Amino acid sequence: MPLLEKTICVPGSKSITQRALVTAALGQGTSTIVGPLRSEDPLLLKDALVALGCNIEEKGDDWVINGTGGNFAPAQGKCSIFMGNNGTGIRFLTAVVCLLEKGPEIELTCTKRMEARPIESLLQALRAMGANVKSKFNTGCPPVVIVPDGSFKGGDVTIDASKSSQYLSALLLIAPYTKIPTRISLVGPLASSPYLKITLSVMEAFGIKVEEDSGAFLVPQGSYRAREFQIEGDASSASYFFAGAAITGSSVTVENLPQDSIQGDARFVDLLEKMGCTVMRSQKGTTVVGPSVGGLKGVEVSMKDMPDMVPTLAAIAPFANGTTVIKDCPHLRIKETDRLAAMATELARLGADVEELDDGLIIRGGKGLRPSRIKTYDDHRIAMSFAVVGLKVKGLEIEDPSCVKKSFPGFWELWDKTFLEVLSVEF
Ligand SMILES: O=C(O)C1=C[C@@H](OP(=O)(O)O)[C@@H](O)[C@H](O)C1
Ligand SMILES: C=C(OP(=O)(O)O)C(=O)O
Repeated sequence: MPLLEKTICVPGSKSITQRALVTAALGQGTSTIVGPLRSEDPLLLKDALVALGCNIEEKGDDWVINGTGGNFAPAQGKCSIFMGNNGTGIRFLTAVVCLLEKGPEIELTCTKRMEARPIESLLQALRAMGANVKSKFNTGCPPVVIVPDGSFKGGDVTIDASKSSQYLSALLLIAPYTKIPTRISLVGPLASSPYLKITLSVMEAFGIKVEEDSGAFLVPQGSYRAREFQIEGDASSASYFFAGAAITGSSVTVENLPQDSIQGDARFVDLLEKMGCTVMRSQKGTTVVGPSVGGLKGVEVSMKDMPDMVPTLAAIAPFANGTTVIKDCPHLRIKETDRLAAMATELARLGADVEELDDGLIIRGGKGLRPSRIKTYDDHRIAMSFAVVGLKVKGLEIEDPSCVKKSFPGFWELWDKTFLEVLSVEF
């Protein structure tokens, strides 16, 4: 018998919401996004699109977007748009702004941390397509300055997306609107490859089907078709609840995470299954049942395709028998914080046996942990991962818990409601 059985819904997917915002804003006609994620990042992107002249209205839980057909009309004069630490958003928006016809300079600004997160590979590709775009301080990172001068045209372009798939997604999303057909080839491997599938799926849902030919992406010219579009629950947000089930021998069902989810992070449950959990998948949701306490096993795994799941996996690894080896994810060092360093430092603070590698972590399970105050480095995923640890390590405190607002403002409320009974159990 599971310790507790809970069924929940998580907020909409951040990745899908941001793609749908872009396709609907570029589209022809009025789209309705049903169940978008209302958190800091998508709201920043939504406000940015409004600043570029796109009309977006909130109707109940939905967003109604009057598509621009690719003809944005920002207010007159030099304009500055703040994108916070929204990596996906600033990369997508940089490409969108390159579509603007002749007009005053547009600057995309951000937090200090985002100023250390690279964007140069995307800028290089956009320049090769004719854009007048640069990193303001020549750091290869934002702020980004774009001077729309009518010379952006598209064409054959190569891009290095080995540090972030968001560069490729950004180019693909705007490519239907370039003056000449755009064909994108990758140089080097693609980081976080399942996010490409989300991009291609959302583009196709809005009427643009990208052809793949010997490794190149051929993007048909055209306009996105307006439609009503339902956002799935966020698989990355769901992971904390599944992880909580995994280490406490509980059962958690996430109703709005269907079996055929387009999100790569929905496959995190496969990993939990390997570690000893029971997983049930259907169109009505996904259930994870943790093994009885002491039954979780360590795994050795490449996390190159699931970077956002590394903090979640690292959070449960100290409670698993044996060693967990997390490999192939150097790109974790350029996220909201250096997540390999952050997880290693904070797990060690609790007394875990953890080793930081250049591209991953080694965590040896079975060591008793002691409570402490955890630093979150203004990173939502560090805060939510240590909420998982806190189910087992009573008295653990999390600094600046409100940083979850980036992707999941209601996290703590849902967390406490879901795991209320477990919060008082001494394991
Ligand atoms: O395209 C997206 O929605 C995302 C892609 C991933 O980034 P990288 O491709 O930079 O690894 C992921 O970490 C991020 O949270 C969201
Ligand atoms: C890395 C993330 O987001 P972004 O790159 O969009 O800032 C994340 O949400 O974990």
